[in-house]
Amino acid sequence: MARKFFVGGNWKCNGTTEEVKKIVTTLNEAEVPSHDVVEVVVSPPFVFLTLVKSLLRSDFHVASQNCWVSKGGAFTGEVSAEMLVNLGIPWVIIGHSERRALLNESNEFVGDKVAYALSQGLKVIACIGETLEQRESGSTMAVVAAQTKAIADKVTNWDNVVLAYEPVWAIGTGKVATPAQAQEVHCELRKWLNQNVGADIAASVRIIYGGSVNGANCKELAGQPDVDGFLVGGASLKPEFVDIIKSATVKKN
Ligand SMILES: O=C(CO)COP(=O)(O)O
Repeated sequence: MARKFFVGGNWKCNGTTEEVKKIVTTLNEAEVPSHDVVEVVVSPPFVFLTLVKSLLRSDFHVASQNCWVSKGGAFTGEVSAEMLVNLGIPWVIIGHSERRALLNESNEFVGDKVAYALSQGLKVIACIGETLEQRESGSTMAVVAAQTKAIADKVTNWDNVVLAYEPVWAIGTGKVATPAQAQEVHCELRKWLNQNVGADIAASVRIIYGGSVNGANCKELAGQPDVDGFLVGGASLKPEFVDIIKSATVKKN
């Protein structure tokens, strides 16, 4: 089963109108592999979503960095899945480790969010990943399996789910997982999906890697059989994001 390479750019809480316009101009001018080789989704902060969507080339798409867990209403400060759909925003990132850590988003809460977003027609980049302490204690697979199970308990159709493995110890640290480390967890995750969700889903779901990906390390990571792309933070704000998109061609060779 061929899985289309997927490159996401998580801009996090960064940018001004001018900076956002400059990034979009760089992306619009980039020569990259065709859409049937690589799927590109960029995720600006809420306040820039419609601006980016209005300026971005038509073969790239936008994602919100979060959405509320249910229908809108008296949830001050939240943005509902319905609102994103109304704005024509097709993707949403859910369960990022920064939200799990800083806002205490539990595995169950993330699972509920993924299910609700999918039910409203959004496509979801669902994030999982262990902390350094959990890795050093040997519980990486137990942790990411529990995070994935919390999603699988609420989701039956995985057609619009991309699973992003982002080891917390690699996010923003410059300490990228080695290709072998990434491949090991991605392969075990795919086995978990095969055993607990189904063979077809395990074969078709894209499992992407995030955590200090840059223009220099992306090719070797992209060459790993179970690495289906990336979720990029810091480097997605820089021109080298184009190089990371181009790493999709590594899979073709
Ligand atoms: O959190 C990430 C993407 O969601 C990864 O961030 P960095 O690429 O800056 O490590």
